[in-house]
Amino acid sequence: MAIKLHGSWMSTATLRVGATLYEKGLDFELVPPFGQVPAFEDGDLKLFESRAITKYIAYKYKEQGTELVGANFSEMPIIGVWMEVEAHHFAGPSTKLVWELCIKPMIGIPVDETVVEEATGKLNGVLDVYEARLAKNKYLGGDEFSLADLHHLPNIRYILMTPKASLFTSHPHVSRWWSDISSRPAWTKAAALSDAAIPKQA
Ligand SMILES: N[C@@H](CCC(=O)N[C@@H](CS)C(=O)NCC(=O)O)C(=O)O
Repeated sequence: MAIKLHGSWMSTATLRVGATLYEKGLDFELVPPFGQVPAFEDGDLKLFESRAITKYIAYKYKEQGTELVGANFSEMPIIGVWMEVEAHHFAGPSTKLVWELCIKPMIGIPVDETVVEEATGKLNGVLDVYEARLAKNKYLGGDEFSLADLHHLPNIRYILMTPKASLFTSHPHVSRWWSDISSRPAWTKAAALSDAAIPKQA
């Protein structure tokens, strides 16, 4: 097996890469490491940064599995815009909420309510923009599912387990989009592995 994903199913960044590999129907080995994850090996190529890895998979295996970066050249720029929106506007506040409300309680560190409220306000503003976009488009990149949607899956999954789930449920078009993208078989498979990796509260 040539592809190795160094990571943990609990990690949002590892989940982003795992869901992409499943969309492409690729075989891979998950290698549990220490330090920042994910890291990725495909033969001699070694990569880190989950979004760079998903883009590599989408282009290298373009002819296989789900098309993730646009079948036509004309679709690629809009998908690219929404991948950037995720990375530069959505990821910041949503990752803060995952850390404060999911990871800190799991490892026994007190939650910083100031950070939670600031991140909640910022994420709500971002989701207002998504709501308008998704009122007119089935997916962020247009008519088809793409990496622009997939990159959101891990953080939304964790936030929906917290009292801040209402950020998403209060936006009807965002909720419709989440129901659609989270019911894809590749994501269902990756999320089930993540569920199994999360320590259960006594
Ligand atoms: N921007 C990086 C973020 C990676 C990241 O934050 N990984 C976390 C888990 S989701 C981690 O490995 N933390 C442990 C550490 O930094 O040692 C990516 O998308 O790959």
